[in-house]
Order: sequence, then C-alpha cells, then structure tokens
Amino acid sequence: MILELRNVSYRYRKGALALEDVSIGVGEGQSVGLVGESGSGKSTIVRLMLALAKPTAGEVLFDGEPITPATMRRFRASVQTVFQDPYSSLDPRQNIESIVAEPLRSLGIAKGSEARAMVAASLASVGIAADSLARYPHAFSGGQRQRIAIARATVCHPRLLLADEPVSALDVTTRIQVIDLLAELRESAGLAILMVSHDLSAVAALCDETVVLNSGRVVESGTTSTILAAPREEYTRQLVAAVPRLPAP
Ligand SMILES: Nc1ncnc2c1ncn2[C@@H]1O[C@H](COP(=O)(O)OP(=O)(O)OP(=O)(O)O)[C@@H](O)[C@H]1O
Repeated sequence: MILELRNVSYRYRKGALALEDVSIGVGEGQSVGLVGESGSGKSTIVRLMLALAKPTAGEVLFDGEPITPATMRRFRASVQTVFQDPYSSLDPRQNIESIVAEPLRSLGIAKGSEARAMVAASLASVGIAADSLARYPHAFSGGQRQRIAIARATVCHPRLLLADEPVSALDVTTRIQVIDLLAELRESAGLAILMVSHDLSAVAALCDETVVLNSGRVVESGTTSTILAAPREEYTRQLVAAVPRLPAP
C-alpha cells in the first residue's frame, strides 16, 4: 500500500466520533473511490491521509510506515492532491508557470530551464496549450483551471493522487472530460488515485474499487462493478438509486 488508514478513529475537539475504526488503503496503480453523503467523514479522511491531523486511534501508514519528519519530503513528492474548487485553489496573482512549478520549487526537485520543461510537459499532458505559461488563472474556465491544478499535482510525478471532489464544482460536460483526463493519467503514468466524491457516477467512471462511508464508518467496500450491481447495504442502494444514469440494481 502507498497510503493506508488502519483501524482509524478520529474525534474533533468536543465533537462526537467523526470516524470509527476506518481502514482504507490505496496500492500502487490502484484507483479507489471513497463515497458517502455530506458529513459521512470524507474530508476528515483526507485530512488524516495528508497528515494534517493525527488520528485519535489507529494508524496512518505511508509505504507501511508512520509518516515522520524524516519521511515527510518523500511523502509530499509521492502523494499530491487536487481539491474541489479550481477557483480558490489557484493563486490569482501567480502565472500558470509559477503555479504549476510550485511542487518543484517547494520540494527542491528542479528549477530554471529544467523546471520550465517539466511544467510544459505536465501542461501538455492535461491538454493546456504551451502558450499558457505567462497567463493568469482568471483567463481560464473552471474545467481548464482544474486541468491546471492536475498539472500542478502531477508535475513531480507522484505515485498517488488524492482527488477531493475534483469534479463537483464543474458542469456535467466538463466533469466527464476531467474524469477522462484522470483515467488517462492513471493509464499512462501508472498513477494511483483516491477520489473522494458524493457522486457515484464519477467514481464508477474512474475507480476500480469503491469504499462506502456512512456516519464515519465503512459500511461496504469492494470492486466498483460489484457494488453498483449488487449493493449490500441499504445506504449504498440509496446512493446508487440517487444516480439517474446508472441502471437500477
Ligand atoms: N472542525 C470540526 N469540528 C467538529 N466537528 C467536525 C469538524 N469538521 C467536521 N466535523 C464533523 O465530523 C463529521 C464528518 O465530517 P466531514 O467534513 O469529514 O464529512 P464529509 O463527508 O467530508 O462531508 P462534506 O461532503 O459535506 O464535506 C461530521 O459529523 C461533521 O459535523
């Protein structure tokens, strides 16, 4: 496993348990969808996976080991993220070259002409024209911004992309294009993906495995096709039924 939560529980200060005994992991080249309604604990899992919070109980493991200051840089280079809102995630004062080069700078991977070549290659891989380097985020549509965010996340050739509701802020046509792009990167770069979504159709289009979260607990997990065809839990059946484009179970 590249990244794994093992028997993790989490309690916010003064709150009830937001996660209870959750185990979820992503292996090399795997694509896993994490689905659940609002409040089920998806964002909390992302925070724990990014080492932004520590579990109340259980472990967060990167390559089978707890994340420590000594492994943090390797962790950051291996696990990159894309967030929901491409309008707030790109700094409006920086041009596209500077935005996409950020992981190269902060991780000390490359600079100067080497960095510029990596940025250009990354932008090309997400279908953004090479003459975009000197432009600013406001010149791009929501879908293009999300492509730029994906270029930034993949410029350092991570092993795992953590995508937190990456298409929820986009219109339906753009959603499909961005999902197709993620599928392409998964194929061509062998990128593992954990996609968090409340939208099962997005997960069905991208992820081989699905984990269903309800009230901070994993209620069902397995191959996406099995879960869609024969959901075991009433909660999952309701999620499946809420997707109009999927066949009813
Ligand atoms: N800062 C906080 N303090 C206290 N409780 C919190 C905090 N953040 C989240 N919670 C609680 O933890 C639980 C899980 O929330 P979380 O945000 O992880 O769910 P989610 O599935 O990501 O929801 P959404 O899809 O709306 O983002 C909820 O009951 C929520 O009310």
